[in-house]
Amino acid sequence: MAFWRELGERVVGGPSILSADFAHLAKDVERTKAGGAEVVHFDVMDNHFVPNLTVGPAVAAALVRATDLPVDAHLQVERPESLVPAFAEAGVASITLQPETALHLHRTLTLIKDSGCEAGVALTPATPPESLRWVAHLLDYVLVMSVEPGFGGQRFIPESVEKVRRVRELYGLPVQADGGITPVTAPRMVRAGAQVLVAGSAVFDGGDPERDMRKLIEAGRSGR
Ligand SMILES: O=C(CO)[C@H](O)[C@H](O)COP(=O)(O)O
Ligand SMILES: [Co+2]
Repeated sequence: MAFWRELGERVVGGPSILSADFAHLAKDVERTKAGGAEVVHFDVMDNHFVPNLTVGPAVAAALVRATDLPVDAHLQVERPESLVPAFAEAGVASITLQPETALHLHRTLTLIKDSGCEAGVALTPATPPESLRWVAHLLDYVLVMSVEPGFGGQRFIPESVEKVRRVRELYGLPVQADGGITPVTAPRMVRAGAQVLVAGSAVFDGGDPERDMRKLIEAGRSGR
């Protein structure tokens, strides 16, 4: 599986499961796929690193079986290294770490790659892109968080646009934008260099995930 390496220059969208109906997760994901989604963003939260609790490897494995879209696990948990083998076993395509949680970031990124997954790091709003200097060669992509981690439906932090530009300048890696991404903010992030647009509330809260996924992707592509 090489979703990130095969992305090329394309701009794509993906649903964040955070705002989906957890009792009908596969169905909700399929509705976004009908709207053009190409990757599923799987938010994992532990009530320690962030004050929220979601789902783990067993649900990821069930979702991987239910969809042919690649699944990206965004680990917002303490001690992520202990969960990497279980998510790899679940069949996720990529694992995104919060560097604040990985005490030995180099080792944990290496573990992800050795497990056969692609690896990324998520920068929270205060984490500088420069902090990735000595692990950038291990990364397949960078996620720029445009909200503080923990919840869906938060307001977009506008400084994130400049941050996307900076990550692209420094590393040339594909950038995933996550947090407060809507048809209004998506074109700004794409213009700055983002290619993967993750959205939860903008896709699921309006009652028509297929329509709203399509709208988001079209809006994002208009930023090129
Ligand atoms: O990682 C996240 C929060 O920690 C979510 O992926 C993100 O916030 C998506 O939700 P929304 O599009 O509603 O902001
Ligand atoms: Co996320």
